[in-house]
Amino acid sequence: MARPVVGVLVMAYGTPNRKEEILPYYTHIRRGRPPTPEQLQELIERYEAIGGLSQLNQISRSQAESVLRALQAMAPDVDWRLYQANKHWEPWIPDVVARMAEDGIQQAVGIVLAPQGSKMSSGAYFEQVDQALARLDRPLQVERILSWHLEPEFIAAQVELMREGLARFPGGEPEVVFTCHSLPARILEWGDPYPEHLREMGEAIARGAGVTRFHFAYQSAGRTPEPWLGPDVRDKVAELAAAGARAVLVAAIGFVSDHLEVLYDLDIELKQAAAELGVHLERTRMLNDHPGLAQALANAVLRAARGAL
Ligand SMILES: CC1=C(CCC(=O)O)c2cc3nc(cc4[nH]c(cc5[nH]c(cc1n2)c(C)c5CCC(=O)O)c(CCC(=O)O)c4C)C(CCC(=O)O)=C3C
Ligand SMILES: [Fe+2]
Repeated sequence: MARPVVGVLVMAYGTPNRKEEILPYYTHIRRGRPPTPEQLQELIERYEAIGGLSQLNQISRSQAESVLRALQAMAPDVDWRLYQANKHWEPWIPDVVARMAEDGIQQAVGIVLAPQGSKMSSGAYFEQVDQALARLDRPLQVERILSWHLEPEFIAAQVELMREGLARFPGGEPEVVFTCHSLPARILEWGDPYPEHLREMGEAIARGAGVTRFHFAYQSAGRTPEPWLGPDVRDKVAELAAAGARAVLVAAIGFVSDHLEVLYDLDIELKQAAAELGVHLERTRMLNDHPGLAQALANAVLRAARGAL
């Protein structure tokens, strides 16, 4: 008998591949409203400060391929077919979902390369999936993994990176600050799980690594007038400095890759602000190609697929 075919849709944020693509990318993030020339220039300068562009698309692609290999190793009884797509740049999620249907995929599992869930983070990826599914004239069933923030292999990998980060403070335990991307504060009115997921991830990692002093903050809030989730990580570091802290270790656990929001917002902007406050600030490494990340994602996909087959 032929093995069952299961599509694996691995979705990432996306980033421009060339400088000329920064404007349409930014416009897409802003839901079709072009940025002002000043806003565009500011974003171009942030990309320039990290070497011109971000490697996020390459990293996401490679992470997705590792998930496929882990699935093939664990469950060779299934014919896994990998599809990688992005929310804000090509390959676009709706195009890739249409291609899955053209390829005859009928069962698929979708997962996002960000651990925590929110109507405005993972939910927004699946909204793009749903819009594409509604236009199809063929049956395609997509199982949704809206969050995977407590997958044991993921937590274990983060614990390892936390221990490595702590080792950079031989003089004593630093204050640890766990961050994820800020979202508009109105998500709280919906009882959105996002803040709870950040806390649960951080607590599990702190427990695993034996961290006793840890805090939570949000980073990279959008440049819009509405209120965003706080405290902002810059304010949190200033608060810790005012209370006498001289060593801070930031862990951007809401992300899994080296990209602009980490390499610029934390490594350049936050480090400089910390230095001005007399604080030695380090950041734990991102997972990128850590095998524990691929294994965690593959475990979540396999469970969802087994439930659906
Ligand atoms: C929840 C969330 C995640 C985490 C979950 C996930 O990973 O999905 C995330 C990740 C990322 N966000 C990224 C980039 C950007 N996000 C922006 C702006 C915004 N993000 C938002 C949300 C999120 N974003 C929101 C609500 C806005 C404001 C929109 C508006 O203004 O209406 C802007 C515009 C300028 C600015 O505001 O900074 C940029 C350039 C990159 C890629 C960087 C690279 O190229 O390496 C990554 C991984
Ligand atoms: Fe973003």
